[in-house]
Amino acid sequence: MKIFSKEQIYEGDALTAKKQGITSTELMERAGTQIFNWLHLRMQGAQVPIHVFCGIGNNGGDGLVVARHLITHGYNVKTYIVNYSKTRSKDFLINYERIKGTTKDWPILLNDAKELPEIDEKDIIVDAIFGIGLNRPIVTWVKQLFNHFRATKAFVLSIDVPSGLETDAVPKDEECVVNAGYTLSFQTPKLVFFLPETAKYTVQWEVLDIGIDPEYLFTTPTEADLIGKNEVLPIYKPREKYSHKGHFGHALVIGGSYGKIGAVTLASRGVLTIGAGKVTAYMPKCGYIPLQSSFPEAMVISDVNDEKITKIDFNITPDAVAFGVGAGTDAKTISAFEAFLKTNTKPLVIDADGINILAKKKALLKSLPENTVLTPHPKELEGLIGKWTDDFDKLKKTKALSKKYKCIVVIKGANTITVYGDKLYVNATGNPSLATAGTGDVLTGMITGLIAQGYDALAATIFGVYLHGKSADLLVEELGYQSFIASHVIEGIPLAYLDLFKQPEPPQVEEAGEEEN
Ligand SMILES: NC(=O)C1=CN([C@@H]2O[C@H](COP(=O)(O)OP(=O)(O)OC[C@H]3O[C@@H](n4cnc5c(N)ncnc54)[C@H](O)[C@@H]3O)[C@@H](O)[C@H]2O)[C@H](O)CC1
Ligand SMILES: [K+]
Repeated sequence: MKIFSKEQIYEGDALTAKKQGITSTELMERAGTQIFNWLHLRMQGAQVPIHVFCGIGNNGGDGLVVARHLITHGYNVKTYIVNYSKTRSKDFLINYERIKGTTKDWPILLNDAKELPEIDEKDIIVDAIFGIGLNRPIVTWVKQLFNHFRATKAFVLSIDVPSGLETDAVPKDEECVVNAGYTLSFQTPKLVFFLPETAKYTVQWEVLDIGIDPEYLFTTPTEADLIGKNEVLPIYKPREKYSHKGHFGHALVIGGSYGKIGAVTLASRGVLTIGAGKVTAYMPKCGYIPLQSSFPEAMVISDVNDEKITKIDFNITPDAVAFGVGAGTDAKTISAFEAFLKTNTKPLVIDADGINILAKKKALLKSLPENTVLTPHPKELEGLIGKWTDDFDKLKKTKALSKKYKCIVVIKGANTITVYGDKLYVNATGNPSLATAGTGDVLTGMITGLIAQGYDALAATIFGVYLHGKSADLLVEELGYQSFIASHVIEGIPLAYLDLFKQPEPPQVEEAGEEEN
């Protein structure tokens, strides 16, 4: 699913009205009616008090449409105008007149914090104060109103975005943003729903289709894409009946040091379970017996040194190479990696200490083959790009790194984002169970295993990150968040693959003429 910017959303709105021959007021009616339908389906006429807070722009206009439909359907509604500016939008004004013509209970005008309305914990707040048009700091009394919402503990349903949240910036003051329980967002999720510093403003979100011109949606390229099943299905390469292990490539995993052999084992298991034909682990001698006995499917080449990698020397021809898991940053390991980079021509995936080494010796970045995949967690990323001021600055700096060295950077986190040049691929799978030791090593193996099988590096990264998260999503239902460990990600890979082709369950339809006895 594409993630459109606010400029693109405005452009799409205008184009839709023109192409479909409708007014912006009609588009607003469509948008507001969708929100009403969503609420009506869930509330079924329940008389829980609903407080609809409307701004004076088009987000407020949407709120007025919702309030009007709620009133005409007999709900227990109170409508407020949060009168933060004199400049009211045309469609706001049209809907203001419409609601006044519908009920004697006219909207209550709020002008400052003295008039904070009474709201019970069991009531519902509909937040239609600011949408994507927010472009400057909000006034103090509106902030006090937002604090009042929090204090009531009532459920907040935000329209389009939690009010106070800009679509392209991190809020300077947390109290100036509404905390939504649920956000119903028009046509596209917003990038801020996925960034660590801004995702917290809504517990859940959902996209409502308001019929924006399909051609515009299809043909307009976006800076960011949300990667779900529909996006990865075209990437998947089906297997030929007469294929053999030689068709699926040979991956080499270089890493490990005394006490950190498990990282290489996990990565190697990731390589084979994702479908590569063969895997060889290159590691210090101390890893030889543990790896051979715990994972017989892997082959091992040992370094001359017992405890760390000191010389990367092998006589195989891998199709993809992973470097770094558990490797440490000893001076000899750094020299070995440096020497390896001078002659290596194979696709590379670099993780963990491999990234720490690149951070120490930035000149090495120039020796990486084109489309090398880097999979840093936030601290490792900081080593590469320096400190960032906020999540948007982090994305900007990561894009610059990706462009300068023509590499693919996977920013690991709750919503892992793959950065390639100016493009962002936001992964939709995964959950907090993945916040446990070793899951990153498995991911490295999965991406490397996909490249070895013939997926190009970007496709392998996007697909690998998706399957990694999906595996956890499927298994966490049985295992729970706390007991999930990195090996479980590997166990869930088959389920994640099978899930790609699961048909959605057909709706249960009662046979005509069948009667209960
Ligand atoms: N396709 C769609 O997504 C549709 C969206 N709709 C809704 O329209 C809003 C955007 O409306 P807009 O009028 O542009 O902006 P807002 O209502 O978000 O902003 C209000 C208004 O106030 C001014 N302003 C901005 N910041 C401040 C501030 N801090 N203090 C005071 N005033 C401020 C600004 O100039 C705006 O004019 C979108 O989110 C949807 O909810 C359409 O209804 C249908 C199609
Ligand atoms: K809002």
